Amino acid sequence: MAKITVSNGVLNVPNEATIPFIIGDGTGPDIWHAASRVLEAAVEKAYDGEKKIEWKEVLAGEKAFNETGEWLPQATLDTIEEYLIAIKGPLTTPIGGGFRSLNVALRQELDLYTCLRPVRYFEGVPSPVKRPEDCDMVIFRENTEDIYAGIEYKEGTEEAKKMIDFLQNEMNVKNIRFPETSGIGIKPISEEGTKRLVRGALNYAINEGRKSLTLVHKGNIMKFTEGAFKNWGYEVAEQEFGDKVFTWNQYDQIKDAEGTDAANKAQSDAEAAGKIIVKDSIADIFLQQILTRPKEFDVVATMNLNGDYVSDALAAQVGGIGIAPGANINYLTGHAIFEATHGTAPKYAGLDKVNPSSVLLSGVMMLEHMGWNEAANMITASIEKTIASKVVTYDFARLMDGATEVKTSEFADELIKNL
Ligand SMILES: NC(=O)C1=CN([C@@H]2O[C@H](COP(=O)(O)OP(=O)(O)OC[C@H]3O[C@@H](n4cnc5c(N)ncnc54)[C@H](OP(=O)(O)O)[C@@H]3O)[C@@H](O)[C@H]2O)C=CC1
Ligand SMILES: O=C(O)CCC(=O)C(=O)O
Ligand SMILES: [Mg+2]
Repeated sequence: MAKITVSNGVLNVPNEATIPFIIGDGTGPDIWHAASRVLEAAVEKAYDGEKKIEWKEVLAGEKAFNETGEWLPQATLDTIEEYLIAIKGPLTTPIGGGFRSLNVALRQELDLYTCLRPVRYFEGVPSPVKRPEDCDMVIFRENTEDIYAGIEYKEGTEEAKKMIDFLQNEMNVKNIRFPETSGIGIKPISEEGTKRLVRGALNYAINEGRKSLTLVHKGNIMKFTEGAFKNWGYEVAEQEFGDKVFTWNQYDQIKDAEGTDAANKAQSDAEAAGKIIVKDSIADIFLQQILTRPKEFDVVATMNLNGDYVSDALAAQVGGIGIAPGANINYLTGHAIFEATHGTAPKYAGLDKVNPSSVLLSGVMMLEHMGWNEAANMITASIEKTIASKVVTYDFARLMDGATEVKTSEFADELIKNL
């Protein structure tokens, strides 16, 4: 067995690759046992045994705490750092106190600055919208900044008082409505953080033949964080991608100089030439328009919190969080951790009930990242076939006429049969 390495930005993947995995809390073990079996079977079938994955368990979350007394042991970070690519189940985060998110910590410690979440429809999946197939978007969520940096101070503490004193006395802030009883949170958004995210999104859009990139922000209200994200996004597009893109910024400049007809013509010429149209949308109306006019959106780049909300909203549109994969990637170092968009779903833990498709499709993204496309395509085709035959887990079965509801493990058996 050998390590995956990277040289000059290119992954070197040995035929027998060792991949660390975190089993996850809650439903993590159920979905991991199912998904890993399907991944192994697809690799075996696609390459006649010539390629193989060797799983290497690393600890995080409850299992880590029970075995080592630590929630996220340094050894886990070191192993993922060394082996480059890993896959994980969901990890629990306590609300309103306790330790900070281990999922976020993994992204920050390894500087996995892109959370990549493709959203596509699988024929036959029950959806709350009339034309779920119109939703084909890829979310690039900034993964290391924003309020997820965890800079916040609890109401009533010395730290919160100090921050509020500083803001009122040194920064002349007048509008903290209830200073005696406020907690305080801080939202860092940087030029570097924004530009490396948007650069990755544009490279993706160009390489995958996508049509547009939408920068989603609430820059009318948060001018120097979300508004700056929008401005830096346009800047990186225009300064680094030249004639491969046409931006709404450029549209506005043409409109001001030559009028609306000239600007419209410039945009249709750009579309006809296959340029990526770079546009922006304020987050609230964006949430309406992804439902009412999904065809108008393609690749989406946004900050951490918006990206978190948008991920679950778009997942719902194509049938829910049971079929929503993702990856956390650093395009510069090659490090990546693949994981589902959903969490631990604790009420279903150990019931062998939930849908393993999200973590399995995250595994498909991992195989694609490794260049093992034949195995990846085999799994995608098997998921399509299995759903079309209406053999599904509870989440789809409860909304489908004539479905056969199966357990997590039985769904995996069916997927393996249909490979
Ligand atoms: N990356 C990560 O590891 C993440 C971790 N979390 C953490 O997970 C914990 C629980 O979070 P919560 O907000 O309840 O969100 P969850 O995503 O865990 O679950 C919410 C609901 O989503 C549905 N769902 C989740 N997973 C599946 C699945 N595999 N198949 C089918 N349906 C599924 C279920 O819906 P229904 O009830 O309708 O059946 C479930 O009750 C928290 O501690 C949170 O911090 C949350 C998100 C991401
Ligand atoms: O870390 C957590 O518990 C939640 C993270 C989350 O919701 C996400 O990354 O989508
Ligand atoms: Mg989330």
